[in-house]
Amino acid sequence: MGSVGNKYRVHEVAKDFGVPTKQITEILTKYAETPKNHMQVLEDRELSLIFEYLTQHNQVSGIQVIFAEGAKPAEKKQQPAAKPAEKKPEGKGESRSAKQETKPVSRVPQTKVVDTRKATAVNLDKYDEKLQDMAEGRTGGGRRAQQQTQGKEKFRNGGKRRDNGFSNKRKQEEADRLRRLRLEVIKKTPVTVQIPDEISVGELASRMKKTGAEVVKCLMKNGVMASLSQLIDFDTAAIIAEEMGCKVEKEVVVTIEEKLIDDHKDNEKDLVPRAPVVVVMGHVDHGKTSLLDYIRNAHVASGEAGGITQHIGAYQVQINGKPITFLDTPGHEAFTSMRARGAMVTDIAILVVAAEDGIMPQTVESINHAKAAGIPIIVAINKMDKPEANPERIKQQLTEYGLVCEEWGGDTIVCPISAKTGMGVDNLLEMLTLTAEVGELKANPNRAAQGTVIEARLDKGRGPVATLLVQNGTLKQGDIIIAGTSVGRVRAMVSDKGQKITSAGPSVPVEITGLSEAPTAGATFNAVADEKLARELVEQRKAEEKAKANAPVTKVSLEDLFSQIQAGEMKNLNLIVKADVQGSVEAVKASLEKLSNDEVRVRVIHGGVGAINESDVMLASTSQAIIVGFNVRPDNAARDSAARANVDMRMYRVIYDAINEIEAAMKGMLAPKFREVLLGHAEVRQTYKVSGVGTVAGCYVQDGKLQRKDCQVRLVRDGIVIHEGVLASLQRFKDQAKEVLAGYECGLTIEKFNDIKEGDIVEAFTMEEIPQ
Ligand SMILES: Nc1nc2c(ncn2[C@@H]2O[C@H](COP(=O)(O)OP(=O)(O)OP(=O)(O)O)[C@@H](O)[C@H]2O)c(=O)[nH]1
Repeated sequence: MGSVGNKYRVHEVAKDFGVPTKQITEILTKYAETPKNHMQVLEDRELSLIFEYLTQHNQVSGIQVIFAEGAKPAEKKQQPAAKPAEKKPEGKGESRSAKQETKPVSRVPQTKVVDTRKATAVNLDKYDEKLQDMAEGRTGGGRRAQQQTQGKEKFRNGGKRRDNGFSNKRKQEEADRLRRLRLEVIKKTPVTVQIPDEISVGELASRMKKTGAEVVKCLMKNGVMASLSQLIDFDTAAIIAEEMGCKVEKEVVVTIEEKLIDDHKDNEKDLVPRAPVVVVMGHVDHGKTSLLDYIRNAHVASGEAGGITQHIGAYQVQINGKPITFLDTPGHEAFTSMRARGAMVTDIAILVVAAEDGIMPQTVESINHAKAAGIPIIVAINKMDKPEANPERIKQQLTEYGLVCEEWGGDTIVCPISAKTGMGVDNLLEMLTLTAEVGELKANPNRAAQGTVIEARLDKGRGPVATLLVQNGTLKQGDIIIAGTSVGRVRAMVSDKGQKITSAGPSVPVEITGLSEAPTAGATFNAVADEKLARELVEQRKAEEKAKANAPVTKVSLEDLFSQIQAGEMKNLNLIVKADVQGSVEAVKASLEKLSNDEVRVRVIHGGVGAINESDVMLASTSQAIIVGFNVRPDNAARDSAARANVDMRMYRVIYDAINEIEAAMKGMLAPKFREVLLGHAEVRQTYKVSGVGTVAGCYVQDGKLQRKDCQVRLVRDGIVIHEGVLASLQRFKDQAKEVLAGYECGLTIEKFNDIKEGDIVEAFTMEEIPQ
């Protein structure tokens, strides 16, 4: 017993008795020699004193009353202060059961077990534990349990003696009964389970505090056969959990990204108009750069303080007091590569078409890229100063691509201009502001900045330098930003006019320093509050990137087209058609689009003449499209990037084959028995006419190999397939060769084909059977 007194403090005594600490200290001050504060340890003598006092002041008429009625009367008298707290645990069942028992073990201590520290939130677990302690009569388990025993002792010593009616056996029985009651109560209280989007059966069982077998059985009853390790979705898990008497809560996992990046939707009232972001696209040499330069020079006041025009990748001009932001990288490559990264930066596209040249392949590409991005197109017919300019012809051509000018009843704005003389450029700019107004472009300048990396490089002196386009919020000097896998504090900010600035609002491009590394163009950036968390996120992103680089990307392919349609994942089948002549493009486009049915709409999002290039692959990749080629081949860059981006490219020689195959794929009946396996490429460097043999081509094997047996070849000239057939002979010097590897020269002839020219590419391949 003595050991108990060693650590029993004033406030604990007060709590256990459910009386204010003050009352205890008052008792002590009155009767003990030394007054105590609430943290001081009590000695046995002082404890007895308190017990004595409290017992005397809270007397009941006889011990029988307590036994007959339970602890209530004593409890009530003793501590009116603890009343509200008492109520809670009573409602929880445990105390109810204790009450029902009305055993002396719980007589005085019953008030003790109530945690009165916080009347509003009672720690029930603790309460349970205490009950257990009391019931089991544990003495070594806890200070309070010990104290309770001591309390009992004191009670007896206090004069109300009775026989020690509790034999050890009875105590044991009592404890057992209490434990059973407790288990009963626990069983009846519904367990609340948190279920994420997906959960394994085993994990669900443990969260529900059930055995795996019970859960598997319940699943089976519901027609789901799943093993313990198998994952089931939220809905299934929720049904099972409810059926098993649990309350279900959806577990929401908060990622670092969600914690760090504030991406709440802006309130309409916080939004203010922002400048449109404009991209200039068009065919090579049609005047994109000239136009961008003209606008910049005419509208950026050269005399601005400290201003030296800087090429930072974007610039802003004021037209009649309204700002317009131009992306300074002409062409759709940059635009599409940004879009490929998911960055939606531009609001309007200017399509530059040279008046004397008309619509060219890249013009068409540009139109389709802008259409795929869903942004309005304003056509600038350039080089109007040239005598041979023929704008009417261009307007006519534009209609073929769905761009009908306003004067012909359409809604496409067409502005004749000259980037050389400046004629019509102001009108074009006005049209831009008008289009922007229609678009009601808005942003909220009063929040953390968010936007896109336009350009980035490593500067010898300044370290990583990046041009950022703020799209929402305001970027300030000193902000911590995270841009893709780069993080840092904005050290210096320079505007497009070369001026040092300290903040940049929506649609404003700025060049900044302070990042840890040069981010990739097209990456999004965010200003954040927590640098440590930002660094953590960067590490996570880097790891994800690594994992992604190793994992194959699943893109649309003819093979799994049907399953995607079935799963309802595909509503549009996007195709890009490339062919050797314009006539084929049109014919294929029309026939393929006719394949549309109720479930899937077949859309040719781009069609053009010539080899499949990287831009086609990029467009396919961003628009989830399949590339269909007729008598054309992909160039090397396209082939590489298609492999990287997992873009499905299908080459055909006959239109009929293409239509049949795509139709079959849509119906899930595509059963390709053979697959083409590329062997290698050889360039024709010389040709000889040999009588009786035909044209012998002296070739250099560029990659892979050429082989004699089972080798089919395709002769490609400027990306167009001229012939497809088989090798008739393959030689190294005078000897027949079985195969010729990359880096070696060889001579070859193609069966029944002689029209081989220098510069042609021989593409060798075999057909491999696909195991069913
Ligand atoms: N006469 C005349 N020449 C122009 C006009 N605009 C551009 N040019 C000329 O056309 C040529 C090509 O212009 P760029 O601005 O370089 O064309 P681009 O579309 O940017 O070309 P890339 O950057 O190669 O794609 C240059 O020699 C310009 O001087 C114009 O309005 N009138």
